[in-house]
Amino acid sequence: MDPRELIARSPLPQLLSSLRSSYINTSTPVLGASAFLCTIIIYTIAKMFGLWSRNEFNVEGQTIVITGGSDGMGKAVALELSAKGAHVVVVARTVSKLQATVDEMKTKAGNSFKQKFHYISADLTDPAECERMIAEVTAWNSGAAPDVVWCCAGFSRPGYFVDVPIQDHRQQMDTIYWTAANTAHATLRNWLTPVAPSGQMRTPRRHLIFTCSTLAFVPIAGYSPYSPAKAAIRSLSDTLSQEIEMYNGAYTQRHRNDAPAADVKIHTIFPMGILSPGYDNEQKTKPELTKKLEEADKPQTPAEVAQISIRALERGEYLVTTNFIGAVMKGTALGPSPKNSIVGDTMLSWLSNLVFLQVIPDLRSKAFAWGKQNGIPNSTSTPAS
Ligand SMILES: NC(=O)C1=CN([C@@H]2O[C@H](COP(=O)(O)OP(=O)(O)OC[C@H]3O[C@@H](n4cnc5c(N)ncnc54)[C@H](OP(=O)(O)O)[C@@H]3O)[C@@H](O)[C@H]2O)C=CC1
Ligand SMILES: CCCCCCCCCCCCCCCC(=O)[C@@H](N)CO
Repeated sequence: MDPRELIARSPLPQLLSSLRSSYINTSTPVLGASAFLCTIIIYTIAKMFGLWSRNEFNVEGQTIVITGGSDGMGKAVALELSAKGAHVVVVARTVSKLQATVDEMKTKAGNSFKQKFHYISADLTDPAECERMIAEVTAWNSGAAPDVVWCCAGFSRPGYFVDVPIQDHRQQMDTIYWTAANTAHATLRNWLTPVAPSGQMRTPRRHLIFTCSTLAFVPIAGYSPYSPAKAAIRSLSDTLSQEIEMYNGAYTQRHRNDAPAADVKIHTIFPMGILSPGYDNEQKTKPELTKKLEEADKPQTPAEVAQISIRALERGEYLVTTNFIGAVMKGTALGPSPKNSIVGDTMLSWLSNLVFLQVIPDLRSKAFAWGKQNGIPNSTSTPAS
């Protein structure tokens, strides 16, 4: 049978005309409001994919310091940025891994004749070492401060709160929070030093980037040595993102008054699991319950995390997540943090808060059921006297 005849005989034409007459209100205000809503939705989606935006993180020819740049995510970031034409300095403690990274960067460089690479061995838990690092980079960079400082140093030592010796808890605060805070302190003291109008030059915007974890947003049993230190980084980042505005405001008046040499932007990356040497190491002490609670996470490769993070920085994002579950975890804890997009982030937080009404009780009941079935781990039982 002719398909046109089939359609004509079916109830479809009647249904459509009744819909048109009774259900679809085509009055001008309704049409106007629908068009407005559609525009907002399309605009938000397009923005999420980076349409129409200029590159807010153009690193070609810039000097970039990456702490923890000799392994895992930090190394992947170093390789990615050297491929984009940046001069890169990697900082960590072990010299052999740093040397290997510099060699690899040279082979990945976008323009190996122009680009320079360097490493500095330093334990960044020591604030004096952070000061030395910034001074050494500045001297190596012909007296100019670095344009970007990206804090990636850190590792996780999971375990139940009472099982982990108290000095290990403190050490996690040192390696996670203090390596980042010391680096930020040394960097910002350098960047924010006032320059007289006569000494002002055209200096591009500078970026200070922290690397956090989605565990700063959502609790998972077994991460008590680590999550509080990451949450502290998030709090530092939010506070600095506001405080820096004072300096950025002063910078706009640099032709009249002493002011910092450049405008500064703060960003923080919140990865999920990363398949790094640090990850292999943390798996050794990670409680089985923790592995079960985080099983929804499908760890990403360091290169994936680096590429996704850099693309988000290019779009100018402030708090950056690297996959869908990470975004939902951020959404539930976004609170007063500055948003990347008012519409997108607000809708995300509404959705996430509904999802987490179910997720948090579920995580707790899994922990309860675990204890009911397996008892407490041996190491926490009271020693026999
Ligand atoms: N792996 C994961 O699943 C996740 C990791 N993260 C975070 O991402 C970042 C990168 O993690 P990952 O890729 O696993 O890194 P790795 O553990 O593989 O590498 C850590 C890097 O930090 C350096 N480092 C460690 N301690 C110090 C120190 N005191 N001073 C200077 N450098 C130090 C290491 O070099 P050296 O030892 O030679 O000093 C190495 O270069 C970390 O901040 C981590 O907390 C966030 C979410 C998930
Ligand atoms: C649809 C939404 C559902 C949400 C379910 C929540 C699941 C929680 C997953 C927790 C994953 C934690 C990854 C952090 C890794 C990290 O930082 C450590 N490896 C330390 O290095």
